[in-house]
Amino acid sequence: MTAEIIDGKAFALDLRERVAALSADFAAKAGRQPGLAVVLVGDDPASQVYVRAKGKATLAAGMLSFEHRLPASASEDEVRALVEQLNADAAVDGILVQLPLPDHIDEHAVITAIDAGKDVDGFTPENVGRLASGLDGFVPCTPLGCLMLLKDRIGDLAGLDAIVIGRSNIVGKPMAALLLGASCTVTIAHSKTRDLPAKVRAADIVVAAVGRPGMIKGDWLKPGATVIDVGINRIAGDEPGTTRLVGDVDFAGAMAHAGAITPVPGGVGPMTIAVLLRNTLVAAHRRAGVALARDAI
Ligand SMILES: NC(=O)C1=CN([C@@H]2O[C@H](COP(=O)(O)OP(=O)(O)OC[C@H]3O[C@@H](n4cnc5c(N)ncnc54)[C@H](OP(=O)(O)O)[C@@H]3O)[C@@H](O)[C@H]2O)C=CC1
Ligand SMILES: Nc1nc(=O)c2c([nH]1)NC[C@@H]1CN(c3ccc(C(=O)N[C@@H](CCC(=O)O)C(=O)O)cc3)C=[N+]21
Repeated sequence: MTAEIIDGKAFALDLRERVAALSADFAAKAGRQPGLAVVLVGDDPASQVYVRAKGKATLAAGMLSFEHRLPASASEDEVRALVEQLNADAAVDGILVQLPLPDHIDEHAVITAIDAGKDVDGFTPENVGRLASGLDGFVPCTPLGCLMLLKDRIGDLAGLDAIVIGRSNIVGKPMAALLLGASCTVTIAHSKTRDLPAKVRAADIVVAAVGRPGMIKGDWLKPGATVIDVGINRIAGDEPGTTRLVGDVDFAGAMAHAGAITPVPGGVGPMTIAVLLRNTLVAAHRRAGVALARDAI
């Protein structure tokens, strides 16, 4: 069997086009464009690449992009003061504080300062609680993007066995909550999990969010399983001095066993950015009191 490749990049481009059209409608009704503010503390190269890509995508969707860069030496109080300034800024609908933050800053303290109505990452306690309770709120971009790809491929997920490998607040936990909300039977695996291959073998849906290149092997998979590879790992390339991105799943091995798999790059990563714009569009409508049909996007 050869797995089908799930084209996250194409899906994300389509989503971005739909967001751009609705963003133009919003601007016509509200008399202003949706606005997204991104806060980057320090000079982590990967974060800089992501923030630049996000800024370009924001403008292309007809939204305003506000970028705030603070030095790695910035204090927690300075970052919180900036967040509070953005909370109070009427032109800002969405706030994203790029993670990770430098070690001397308490991430929880900064995230908690974000206005839940502008929390387009879905990281504040209010939005985490809303997701856990099945209430409307902002859902983290990467897991929501994964769910969109799964529903597009499979349709109704009810009753399927799903395993999420990784239990971070950003990916693993919200992913598990979304799959449970879609009536999957969900296993959450982590570094203390015993006999991971056996647990993966029982799953119709495998979401890998670990951060270990190629850790999940093809022969662990149930034949025909749908595999969503969230991992973004930069490893040495074939030519000296080059690097390349790989996921957490051994892609070549998985191609022989899975029914479908997302590639890295070109899978989940582009979806994360597209969903961020989608969440910002939703935030703008809510804040401005402009109606947006529930299934519009
Ligand atoms: N495509 C995208 O848009 C995004 C991609 N990513 C990528 O996804 C990956 C995960 O990110 P993130 O969730 O932030 O990572 P974290 O480092 O926060 O979490 C990693 C998780 O993997 C678990 N883990 C570690 N080793 C093993 C193991 N041997 N077996 C099973 N589980 C293990 C850890 O378990 P424990 O809790 O026990 O330590 C932890 O729960 C990274 O590669 C990251 O770059 C992240 C965000 C967005
Ligand atoms: N507050 C916050 N929110 C986040 O959503 C967030 C974050 N912090 N910190 C870092 C992680 C990581 N992340 C990615 C987004 C897009 C790609 C992406 O577009 N990847 C491309 C490849 C890009 C490349 O070539 O380097 C792809 O997979 O095709 C990857 C990773 C968002 N994150």
